[in-house]
Amino acid sequence: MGGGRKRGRTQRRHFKQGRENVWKHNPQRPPAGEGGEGREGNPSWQPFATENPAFEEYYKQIIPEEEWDDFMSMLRKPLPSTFRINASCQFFQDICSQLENDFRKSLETEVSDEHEEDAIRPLPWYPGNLAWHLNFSRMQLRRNQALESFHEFLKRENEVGNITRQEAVSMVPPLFLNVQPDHHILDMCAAPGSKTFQLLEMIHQSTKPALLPSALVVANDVDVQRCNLLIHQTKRMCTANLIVTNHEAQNFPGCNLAKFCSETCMDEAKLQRLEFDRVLCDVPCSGDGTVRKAPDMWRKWNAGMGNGLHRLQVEIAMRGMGLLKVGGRMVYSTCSMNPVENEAVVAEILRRCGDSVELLDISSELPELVCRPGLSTWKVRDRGSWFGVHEDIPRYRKSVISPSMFPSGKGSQDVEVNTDVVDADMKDSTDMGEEGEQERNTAIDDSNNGDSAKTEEKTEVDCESGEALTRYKKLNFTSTRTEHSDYPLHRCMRIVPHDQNSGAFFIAVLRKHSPLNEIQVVDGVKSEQSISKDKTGKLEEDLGSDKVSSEENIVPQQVVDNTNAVDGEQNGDMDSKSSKDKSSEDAKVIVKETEKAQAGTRDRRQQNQGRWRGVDPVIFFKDEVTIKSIVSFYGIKDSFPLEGHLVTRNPDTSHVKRIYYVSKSVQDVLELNIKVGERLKITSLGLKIFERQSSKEGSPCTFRLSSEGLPLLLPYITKQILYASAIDFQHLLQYRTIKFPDFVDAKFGEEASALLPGCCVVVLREGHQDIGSIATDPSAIAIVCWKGKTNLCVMLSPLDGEELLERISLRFGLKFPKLDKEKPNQEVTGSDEQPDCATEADDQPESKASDMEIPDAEA
Ligand SMILES: C[S@@+](CC[C@H](N)C(=O)[O-])C[C@H]1O[C@@H](n2cnc3c(N)ncnc32)[C@H](O)[C@@H]1O
Repeated sequence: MGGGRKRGRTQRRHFKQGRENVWKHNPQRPPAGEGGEGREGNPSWQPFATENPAFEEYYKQIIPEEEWDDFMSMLRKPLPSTFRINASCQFFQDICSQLENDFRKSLETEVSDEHEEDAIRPLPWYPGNLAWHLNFSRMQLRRNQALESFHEFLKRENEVGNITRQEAVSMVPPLFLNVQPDHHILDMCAAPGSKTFQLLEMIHQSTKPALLPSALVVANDVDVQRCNLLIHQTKRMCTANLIVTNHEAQNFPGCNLAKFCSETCMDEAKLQRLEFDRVLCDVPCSGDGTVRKAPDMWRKWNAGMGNGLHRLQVEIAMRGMGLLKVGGRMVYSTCSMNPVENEAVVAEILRRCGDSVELLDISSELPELVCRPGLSTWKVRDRGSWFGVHEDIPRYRKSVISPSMFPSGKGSQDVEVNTDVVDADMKDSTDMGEEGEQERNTAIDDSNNGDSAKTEEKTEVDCESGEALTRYKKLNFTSTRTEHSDYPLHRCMRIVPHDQNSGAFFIAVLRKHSPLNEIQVVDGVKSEQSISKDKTGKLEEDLGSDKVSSEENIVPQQVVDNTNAVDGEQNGDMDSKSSKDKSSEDAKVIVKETEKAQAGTRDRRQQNQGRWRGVDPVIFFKDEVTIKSIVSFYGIKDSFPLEGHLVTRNPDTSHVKRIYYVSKSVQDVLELNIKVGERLKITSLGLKIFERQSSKEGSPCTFRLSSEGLPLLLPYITKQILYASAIDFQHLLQYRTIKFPDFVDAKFGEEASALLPGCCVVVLREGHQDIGSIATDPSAIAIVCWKGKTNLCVMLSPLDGEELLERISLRFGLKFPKLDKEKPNQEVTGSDEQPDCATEADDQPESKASDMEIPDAEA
């Protein structure tokens, strides 16, 4: 069984619409360095201003003087395109060979940069030649006629999941996770999902076909819309090993059973709490390393953007550390160049975690990647001034500019809490716009923290204390003092644009050596709390994740209401298992209720709605009658594990539309989640494997196979399966509906007509001598069809069909005659024997308000 081996899955229109490309959508402001494209017909054309004095002043402190011109000139050039091949996809070898033997040569004459020899080339540092660099910008790809077929190739393969277009530097962090096929991985801030997809590739890549890896990826994002992008992006992978959740990463639930369960419900063999071998902490950041693809950054950038995100970044990273297993690795990354978002955060993690955590030296892990060591000294900029030590920060700004932003992390105690300032800064800085490829959330703060005169005036009015007013007038103050960090921050990795014609990125790899103790974590949290009062002056008791957070829906039901009792509970940041406090007693009450609910006494409302408003509950599908009818209709072998692996999102089993398959690793998490009262807000999971299908003719089985699930199931199907010659297979893909007598191979037509009415599988026989071995062959190509009274009809999206045709012809070197779509004697439009839905059905929600999935664009 292999996830990720499906031929493809259409990308959703929604996804594209969500991706703002600033270069593209500003015809009045074409990109610098693109030779004036976009000028036509627009006399008032102005290029993007690729200048920002505040940015320059800031980064002159960081970039060596002798490199400054190279740095700036590279930032002003559009970013070359890059993509990665999905090594777990069925056509992986075919795609590699097409790139090497076909495009690499045919594009030679189109080289656009005189310094580059190759039109396309593998990125030298990416293992296995899986990532490729194009010597063209996106704009050139779109406009250059000679590049048209290559551009089409990129678009199509990206849509079906065989490649992923992703910025080169953004591919780096997952590589440092050293992922193994049995790892449990948490991607804390995952949307839009390029790195999640990469992680899924890694876990499936090393798994044999017809086997699922034992790994698990939990991909989380706080933003519901961006979660949709994430779901859409990862759907292309067709994996049963993924759970998508929608939480604040800093409060990600630990689901610690000990806190929720009486001893009797503890089973040593089962998962006791959520913890991960690997954590990817690709936090929200200012995103100034993406300026080459998001040139609007030039206009928006100010120093306050990074300052405003620092605290959230620390909180998220600390939560990640808490959820990491001892011995595990966490990668902290940003696409910002700002040390306040980078080295300062890493130093604060080390400070809080003490000996429990080590910053790893990864300099030799990707030897071909050109990178710089992390900084050990930096200054903090606030409102036009440079500060080298926290002590120099004016009293009223100390609530905003925290000691942890400085290299030593040391601060003075005279903190005057101005909650309005704190809240505004945080709000503005996390008011994230989608920039460029939407890789990155950018913090936009035009009105606060900036370096402009306007800011100066505004804040003068805002400030109440006389001292504040006086101090504030001292703009352009520069501390003479500087600090050095005692931590080995040089082990962090900085990727700068002018080293290898890329964007900028920051990466730090941390290993957890021992459990975090309560003091380490709580001290850290307390120090944050001391300046993190809410508007009423009340301390936020948000120590973690097993609390009911503001994002949570309170379902009017006993089980959920009671969970408020654990609000102040210490969470999985601590690995201590002995927190026998009042909250754990309270939690036991909850668990009793939860157990009752499991035993069937669950309130009807919750059963229908689940814990989370707007999100369907995850229900194990146990309807034996339906399962038996599916197994018997398709002749599914006993060796295919079904029990506990099927889930739905509809509590009303008689109306289930789709059944999803989940791996054992996902199943374990789901069971834990139920035991702890559904703390995880799961927006998507599993691989759609069966789908309810009605047809006028009727079928003994009400569920058809889904294309995504077919590769997983294929080796286990013994009935309703046919083996077609290449020409008949091609005809099916091309005409989509063919009457039995019209197949070239008459025997095949007869076999088709002898099937039971309903869903069936057609496997391409080409290249196989022994039919019996085809289904277990990883290279087997099969499609889901519908057997009607007089014809066979393909149930595959047109895009997936086209892709398959292309792949078949290349793989087998078959010269298929170019046939008219309107071939005589063959019914092109659906006959009345077709099922109600003749292509891959859109994923409509089980209950309208809740499903997070988006319909296919092409279906
Ligand atoms: C840099 S982007 C992540 C990019 C992603 N890792 C990828 O490779 O496609 C940061 C993400 O963090 C999310 N985010 C912001 N604040 C968050 C929070 N408190 N908890 C979880 N996610 C958050 C944003 O919605 C955004 O999608």
